Amino acid sequence: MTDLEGLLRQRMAAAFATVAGEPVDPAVRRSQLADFQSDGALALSRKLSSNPRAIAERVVAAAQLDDVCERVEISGPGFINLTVTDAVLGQLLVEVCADDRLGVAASAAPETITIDYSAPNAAKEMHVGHLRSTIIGDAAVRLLEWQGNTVIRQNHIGEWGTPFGMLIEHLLDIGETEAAHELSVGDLNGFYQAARRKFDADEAFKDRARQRVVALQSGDPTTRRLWETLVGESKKYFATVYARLGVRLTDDDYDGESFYNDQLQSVVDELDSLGLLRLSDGAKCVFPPGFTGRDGNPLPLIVQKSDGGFGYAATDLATIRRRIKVLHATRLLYVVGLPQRQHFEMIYEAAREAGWLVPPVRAEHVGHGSILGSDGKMLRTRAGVSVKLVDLLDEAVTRAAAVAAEKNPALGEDQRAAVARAVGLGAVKYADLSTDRIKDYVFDLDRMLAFDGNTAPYLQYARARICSIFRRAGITPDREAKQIAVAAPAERALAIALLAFGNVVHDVAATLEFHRLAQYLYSLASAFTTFYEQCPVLKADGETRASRLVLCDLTARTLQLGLGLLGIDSPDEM
Ligand SMILES: NC(=[NH2+])NCCC[C@H](N)C(=O)O
Repeated sequence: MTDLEGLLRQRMAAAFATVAGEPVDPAVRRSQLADFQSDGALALSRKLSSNPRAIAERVVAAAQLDDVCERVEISGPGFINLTVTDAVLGQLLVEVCADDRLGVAASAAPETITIDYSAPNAAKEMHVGHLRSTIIGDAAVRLLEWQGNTVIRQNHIGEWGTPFGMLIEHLLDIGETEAAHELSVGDLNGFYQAARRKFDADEAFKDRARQRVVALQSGDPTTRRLWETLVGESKKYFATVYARLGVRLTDDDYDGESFYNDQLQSVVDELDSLGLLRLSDGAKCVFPPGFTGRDGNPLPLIVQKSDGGFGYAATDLATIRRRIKVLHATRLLYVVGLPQRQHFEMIYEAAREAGWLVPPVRAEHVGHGSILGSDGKMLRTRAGVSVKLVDLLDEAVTRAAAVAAEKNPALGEDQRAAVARAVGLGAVKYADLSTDRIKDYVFDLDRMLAFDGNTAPYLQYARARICSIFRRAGITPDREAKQIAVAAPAERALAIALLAFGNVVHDVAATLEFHRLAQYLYSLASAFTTFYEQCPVLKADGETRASRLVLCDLTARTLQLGLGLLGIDSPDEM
């Protein structure tokens, strides 16, 4: 085990258990006073109503820490301060250094995980909400796969339902070739709005649109073909956005609403046979317990409308059933904006009642906040026109190119383009992932692209600088070091930061709070800066020099791996 905090927690937990006669959380955390602190005695003293210092003393006496700690002290009301030995830091670093996974164990119980993310709507512009879902979902895919899970990507695009009646009629009006052109170049909103305007203004068009929906749902071949054109062109456009973003979504990952169409009646039948359906205003509804509207009445999930049509809720009941029963997922993630929280909680509750969602299977709404413009409003429009995602990404890359040219004029053209892409996209992704997921944030390219502060460029640059230490000195990093010596305070602090990586990764895999990983990488880079200021590397001698080079290399590798898990590239030179 190379997880230092985990090791200490284990030892302290054993000691606490001896004293308490039952498992106790030793509450081990990083501390300013020593390397780590264990605060478990405080909670335990409240439980046993005895003196926390006395408990701490008994715990320390019971703890087996000789091989790990150089000093164990009790302070304040009963904190146990732990200072680890330099030797243990060195040994753990030797293990981490030789390991491509940097000492982070793969999951002990890998599972099948479905991740529902991105999910834009066909023939409609992808908005920034879809950008967030795409970025967060992509990071989740990378992290959970790296942990050894089987991850199934599910791009649940909206390409079914009543709007497609009007969209198909509009397509026929303007001609298929023109429509295909508008859609594939990404003028999705223009197309949608034109259809909408006609639908709202023209009764005859409205009628045609309604009949078209019926024809689509009854499988009329011509209508189906026209629908496929619409959806196909939209997918081509989405593919360009995904490629631009460098996310893993492919054409095989579509799991759109239409796919579930044939399963909806059977969902209704199953819920009905379980006695879960009730009629409300002619609609077949499930009333999951625990949800009431403002008027105090139970809230319905409308499974089948009075006209026989199915809606969003029916489809999501089908997604959850299939993902559990057919795909055998034990963890289901839905990365969707917070406004849909209640929808998902109701779906999960209904799935529990139906007996589909039973432990160990769990479903999580990985909710996220919005991206705001500089005016603090939802980033939607700029001078009246909608903000296109690709335009934002292009602007980020263009600006990054200018910065790259200024910072390192010696870079060749191709290399500069690659750096601009990594930095520009990295900046956008990192700004998103380093924000607490449930919070909104302001889309501010200046801040995202800054080379100081908690930004992607700062971390990428920190790593590139380390690469340049090796490159300029003509040294290949030694990954088989037998001995690593750490002694100076800045060395120890960096070592402890490096050894915390695994802990952070496990935590983030459980919570999908990527800002914790971002915060970790930022603090690692800061620990490195202090180390590099205080501890000469190339000018040091013998074992000290070799050890410090390993610390440099490990920092670079941890930054690269950590950023990689967030879907961000780190150029060796920039
Ligand atoms: N299974 C799901 N409901 N996934 C999310 C779908 C998001 C939907 N297409 C939207 O844009 O709001």
